[in-house]
Amino acid sequence: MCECTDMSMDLKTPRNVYLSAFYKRSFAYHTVKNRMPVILTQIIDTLSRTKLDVVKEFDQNSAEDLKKVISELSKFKYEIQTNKPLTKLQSDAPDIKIYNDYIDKQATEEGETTYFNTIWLLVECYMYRRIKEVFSLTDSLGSFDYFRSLKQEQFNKCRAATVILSKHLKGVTDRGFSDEKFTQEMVLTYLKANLWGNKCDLSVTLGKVNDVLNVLNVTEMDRFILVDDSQKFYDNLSSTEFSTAVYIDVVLDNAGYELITDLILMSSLSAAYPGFKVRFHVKVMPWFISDVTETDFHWTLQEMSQMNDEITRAFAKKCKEFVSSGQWSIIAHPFWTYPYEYKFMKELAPDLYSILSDSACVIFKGDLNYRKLFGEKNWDPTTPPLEALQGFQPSRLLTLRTIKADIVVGLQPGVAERCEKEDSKWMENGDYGVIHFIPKS
Ligand SMILES: O=P(O)(O)OC[C@@]1(O)O[C@H](CO)[C@@H](O)[C@@H]1O
Ligand SMILES: [Mn+2]
Repeated sequence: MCECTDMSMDLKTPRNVYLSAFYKRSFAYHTVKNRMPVILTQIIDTLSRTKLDVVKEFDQNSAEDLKKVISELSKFKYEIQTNKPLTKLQSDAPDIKIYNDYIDKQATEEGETTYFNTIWLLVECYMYRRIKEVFSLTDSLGSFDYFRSLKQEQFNKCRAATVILSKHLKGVTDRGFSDEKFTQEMVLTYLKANLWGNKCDLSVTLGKVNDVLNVLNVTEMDRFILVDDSQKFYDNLSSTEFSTAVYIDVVLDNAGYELITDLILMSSLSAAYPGFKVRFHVKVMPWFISDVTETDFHWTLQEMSQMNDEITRAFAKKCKEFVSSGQWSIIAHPFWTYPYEYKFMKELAPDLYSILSDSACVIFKGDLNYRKLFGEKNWDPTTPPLEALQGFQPSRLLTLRTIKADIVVGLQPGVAERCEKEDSKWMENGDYGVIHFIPKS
């Protein structure tokens, strides 16, 4: 048995405390013990398999650098598996101090900040930040996106779904948005297609596109949406107060199928409500395997603009025009890859907080955003979302998230118990979803 299992307690996470691998009967424990080492092994294997391609793309020194990277990543995997303290990051990047201070702060409270006793969010974010650092500290591989091939494969698997969605959107925009009932039906359909797109992140599914080809039959999935505020969002969207604001912000999650559904949703909103400008928030570094970087965003549009299907090409062209005209913009703020919950944004990234405060609504995509929004705690599932936000309220907020971690809020009494009976893995497998709309208070 590995040392780490001895450190953890055979317990479920108690209510209202931070999720942590300290509790053996938690998804956090399973992630740190099993999933994180597998992710590191996968990177090492891919690098070993594709070394010649990497050397071709970068310079000759990269062969040596690759060896160093592989050895550093193996060492790192061993540190996790043997529950060593998190080592300080070393580069001079601006976010390093944020990480190192956090490690120190937890050490003061916990004795040592180790993988199996500290906060799960810190451990998991640290892993992705440390991987990035290993590459950054080489001479030749600093800009290498080691998840690029996985993200691109994922896109390739959903080309057929992209064509279906593009054709559907064309039908909708050709008809126009003068009929209120039709507009509402389409916005809600795309919103839900977008919600289910979140099932396809690479860190949990490792790339299975599942049943998403059934992309637009969203109503048959409605019973799996445990909180559905989509109608409230729509009602606000068409209210005057809402529509006098200029921006809608989307904090993107995964590349591949989910990003396609983001583009469809935001294109439909941009066509129906041309007064809005859309700001897409992306990650500054490869993150949780499939998260969108600015390069992924442009790569996706470029691929779509070269597909066989003419309607998909026209859709890509339209998206590119939105970007070049400034109706859409892309923001890559380093805060999104900090290990902190969003209640700390005002203090740690006041510039970003002020951008979001200027928005009609901020749409948070996916599971990790949900964890950060609601403070990564094992809340009682009936806790009101406003309470779990702990003061983070720059604007109206909308969350579109399939449940893939053991945190959920805002459920009616009895719902969590029903789900538990239906499926003991209901908080891990992404089969259930939540759509919370939180108006300004
Ligand atoms: O944010 P996403 O892409 O929806 O999901 C990220 C995720 O796969 O990573 C974590 C586990 O490693 C969980 O929070 C979640 O399941
Ligand atoms: Mn993700």
